[in-house]
Amino acid sequence: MKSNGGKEMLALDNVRAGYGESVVLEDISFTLNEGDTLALLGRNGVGKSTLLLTMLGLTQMHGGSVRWQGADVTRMPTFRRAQEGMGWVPQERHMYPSLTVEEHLTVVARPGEWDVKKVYNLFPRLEERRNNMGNQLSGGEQQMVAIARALMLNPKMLLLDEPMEGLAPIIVQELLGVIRRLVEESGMTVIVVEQHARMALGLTDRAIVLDRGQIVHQSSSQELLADGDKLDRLVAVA
Ligand SMILES: Nc1ncnc2c1ncn2[C@@H]1O[C@H](COP(=O)(O)OP(=O)(O)OP(=O)(O)O)[C@@H](O)[C@H]1O
Repeated sequence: MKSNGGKEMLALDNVRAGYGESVVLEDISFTLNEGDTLALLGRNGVGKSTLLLTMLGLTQMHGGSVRWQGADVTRMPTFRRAQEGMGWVPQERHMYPSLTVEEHLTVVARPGEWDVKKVYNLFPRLEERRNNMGNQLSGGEQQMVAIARALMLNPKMLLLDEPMEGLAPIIVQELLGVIRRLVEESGMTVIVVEQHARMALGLTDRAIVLDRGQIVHQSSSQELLADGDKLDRLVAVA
């Protein structure tokens, strides 16, 4: 399958994982190289978020391994994976009502290319709102803060879990533009989990579709986008 040909960033090999005794993911294997962008698709409850959590070390591993930048991290705790460059924007946006937009960004900042100035350049709306408190922001602005905050940690990979969820169409368009710029200009490895499959495919190079915890389709995003019937069969609500 097509990849950007950069060095290997993330590799999952026959991963089985879940919560406690219960196994949600079975036999998951794929590799992402530097700069690869992946749409992770599938119906509700098939294991997409669980797969992101597994990369981050937040699930119970029942088999297989996770490699990050060439090193086996299967048993590495989550905070170390974050320090090593795994960035995560969870589905819940976790705003602090008593912090301003700018404080949300500066409290987590780590040295690197991404600083407040660069983040404001990507999200001009956040610069306008820099002194607003977390509880004075719209859902779309909160999602922008959530992404901006992850960037302030200067990650090498960004995991976005349903970034468009619950947002008004006009905000979705704005956010989509920002994520597209991020993907195209930063060269970062990005995984987007989305219910809006076509939107995610339009942003990414590669696609993986999960069903009941297993990979049922892998191709380029373009190929899946071009086969509307197949896409609907794979991801449409049954
Ligand atoms: N903390 C948890 N403990 C136990 N089971 C869980 C937990 N979180 C999720 N599950 C189960 O794991 C399975 C996969 O859920 P997951 O949230 O990964 O799916 P998803 O594809 O991300 O769905 P959605 O689009 O609804 O977020 C589901 O059966 C769900 O009930």
